Amino acid sequence: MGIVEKIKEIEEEMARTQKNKATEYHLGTLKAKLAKYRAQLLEPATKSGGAGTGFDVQKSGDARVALIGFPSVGKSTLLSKCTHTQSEAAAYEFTTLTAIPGVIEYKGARIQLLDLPGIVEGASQGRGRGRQVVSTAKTADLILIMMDATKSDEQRRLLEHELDAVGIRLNKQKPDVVFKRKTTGGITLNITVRLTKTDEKTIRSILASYKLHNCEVMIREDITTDEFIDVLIGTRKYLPCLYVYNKIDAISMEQLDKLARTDHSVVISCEMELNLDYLIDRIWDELGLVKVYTKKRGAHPDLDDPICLRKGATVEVGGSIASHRVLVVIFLAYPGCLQWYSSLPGDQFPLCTGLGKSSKFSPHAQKVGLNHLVQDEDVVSIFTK
Ligand SMILES: Nc1nc2c(ncn2[C@@H]2O[C@H](COP(=O)(O)OP(=O)(O)OP(=O)(O)O)[C@@H](O)[C@H]2O)c(=O)[nH]1
Ligand SMILES: [K+]
Ligand SMILES: [Mg+2]
Repeated sequence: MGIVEKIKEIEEEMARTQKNKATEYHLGTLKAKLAKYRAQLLEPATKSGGAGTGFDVQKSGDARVALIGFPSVGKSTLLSKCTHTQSEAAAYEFTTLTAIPGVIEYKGARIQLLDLPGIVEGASQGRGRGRQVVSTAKTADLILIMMDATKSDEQRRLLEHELDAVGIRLNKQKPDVVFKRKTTGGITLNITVRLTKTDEKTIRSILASYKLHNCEVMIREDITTDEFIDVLIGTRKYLPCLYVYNKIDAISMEQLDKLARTDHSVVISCEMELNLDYLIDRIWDELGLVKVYTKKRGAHPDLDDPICLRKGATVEVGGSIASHRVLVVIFLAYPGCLQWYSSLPGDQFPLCTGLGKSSKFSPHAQKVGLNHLVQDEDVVSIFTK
């Protein structure tokens, strides 16, 4: 029996099994088996064996956003409207046959938008293009699940399922579980919270089914069985996702209102160019990009050429400065201040207004270390002592 058939058999058995306390353990072992087969399907032993490799498009810019959807929902139309790249759009399915990158330029950031072929149900299981599309999604920093607002909302669940099958977890945090493989010493299982969605017996049986007889596990969150398997498999991608409903020009206000109110959703019309600016704004937010300005001593900040970083970034310096022994990084930032001064020697002049959010207390330059988290609109100066 091939892997695809085995997967099908397990899925059928899971569908037949009623979900309750008594079957929790059995379902847990089935899930573990299923995940193992899926992993085999994704990463075959031979490289040429239809592996789940994505399209070979160079990553560029500050972040990558991938467009995932069924055929003819308007993915290519969106790319052509938001970037300078034209991607062929037409009223027939599978117009786009490969990955087409474009660039969204926004607030000084360059965001790569990747138009992809439409996928069909079962794309993650099949060979060829469908798998290639969902595998490419794994390389993105944000996924746009694009849908036709005139069609049933069932599309959303089906698309989520396809991404889930290749190990992409949407809008979820990595489970708070520490897992360490060891060579001896047996299993050390430490559960610091009350588990309501799985139990210790299930956890232990899953470890056994993965032949993990020596390891250290610390569970610090009320996880599900699936989430525990994700931790063991280790190759899951936790990505933010926006659900984009296109073609709102063709639905009623009532329907529009309902779609707009669902979580993580944005409603647009590519054809009528409705809400596209808002979509780009939301993309920016979801990516958590921050823009910082640089400033040389004795000069005003360079506001024309910001540097884009991901939220949570610290300042990294390279080249000749990095080799200096002592470094002081100074963030000139003050929220909501109309005009502020830098107290640095050589900087005795008013600086720009309203810039910076990092510094809460001082209207002046703040000296911080390299590990300081930069925030949007900070001004950064780097000094060597
Ligand atoms: N009514 C309406 N039609 C749209 C809108 N956006 C795109 N379309 C139409 O939808 C059809 C499909 O558009 P494409 O951009 O080719 O869709 P796609 O998702 O790239 O399709 P594939 O590449 O085949 O997967 C075209 O006929 C577009 O003109 C919209 O906002 N409203
Ligand atoms: K099309
Ligand atoms: Mg297309």
